[in-house]
Amino acid sequence: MTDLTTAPGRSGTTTAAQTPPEPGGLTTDGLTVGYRARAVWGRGRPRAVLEDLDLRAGAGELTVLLGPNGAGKSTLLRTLCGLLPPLFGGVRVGGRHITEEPPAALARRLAVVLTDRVDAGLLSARELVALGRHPHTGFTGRLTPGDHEIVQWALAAVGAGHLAERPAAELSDGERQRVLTARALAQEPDVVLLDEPTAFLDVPSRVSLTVLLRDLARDRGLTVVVSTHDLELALRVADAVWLVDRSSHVHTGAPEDLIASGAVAAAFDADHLAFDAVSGSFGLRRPARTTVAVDAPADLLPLLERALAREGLAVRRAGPGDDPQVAADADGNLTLHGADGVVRTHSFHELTRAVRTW
Ligand SMILES: Nc1ncnc2c1ncn2[C@@H]1O[C@H](COP(=O)(O)OP(=O)(O)OP(=O)(O)O)[C@@H](O)[C@H]1O
Repeated sequence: MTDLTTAPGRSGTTTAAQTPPEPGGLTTDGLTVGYRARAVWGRGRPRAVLEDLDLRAGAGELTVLLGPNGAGKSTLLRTLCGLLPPLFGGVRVGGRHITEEPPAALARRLAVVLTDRVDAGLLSARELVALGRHPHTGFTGRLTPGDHEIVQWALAAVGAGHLAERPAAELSDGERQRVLTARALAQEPDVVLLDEPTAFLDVPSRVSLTVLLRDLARDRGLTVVVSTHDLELALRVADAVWLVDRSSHVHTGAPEDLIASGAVAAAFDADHLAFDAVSGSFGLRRPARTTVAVDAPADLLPLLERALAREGLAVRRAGPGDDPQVAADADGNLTLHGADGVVRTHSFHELTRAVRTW
């Protein structure tokens, strides 16, 4: 990923203390999103997916859209970018209704990356990203040296510089996702909407793309709205969250607001999964069969706890004069004092297998 402060185009990176509140952003007024059913013999009623939304994604902030499968995230994003007409209400970018703007003007202010497959034909990755400059090129569509510089920056920003000359049609899912994100950045919009941009990326790339989007928002005053299923990452990195719950209610606030209110747990807790508000992470919900006394160095204790929890055992630290049932030492030796004797191993796999036959 590239240094954002060296990016071409907009200048004036300042610290938060110097930056006045950014005007603009994206807002919705009483927005209802959904689908107009196909009329059969003149009948057919619209199906609202999310109703009466007054949302605001601030300029300079990364807003993350979270919710279970089928909650309406893609429907909302498609409506926000004008691909799907609202059932009621409207969407404004920088205070102006998106329906009032000519498409070319809107394309200079709003970029979108959806999950749909893109037919790149014979274009190289660089040429695909260069399409993002079209709203800015004149009648001829010819790119200036400045446009080429922005294309190069956008490719580098998403870590796709090495893909520039590759045929876009031959890219892997994750590589294509990066290149399409670069195309959106090359558009130099005020608002970027991305539907599950990290879906195909490996874990380090997910983190770097999410952090990049947050930094772009901060450093360039962009309004970035991203839908994702990367819940824990989103809750760590996002400035703001729109969380769609199981009743199609949208909760908004900083991640910590929604953790504290219990909205995150209510939206995602399931039979086998429980959200821990203290760590901000999910864990397996598994009732403990029993509690065992353990003795382990501080760095190994969490791993031991995790492995034993999978076998339905809760742990407590063995006290003085208390014989530990499971012990670990600094050399990684693991010892289980079971009913059938003592098992010594270096492997958590062996340990948990032994526990199963305990
Ligand atoms: N073209 C369509 N016509 C009618 N209903 C649709 C259409 N596309 C999606 N839906 C429905 O709208 C609801 C919301 O779907 P949407 O794709 O917005 O959810 P999502 O939150 O993006 O889900 P996921 O996390 O699984 O991608 C679902 O019930 C879905 O079946």
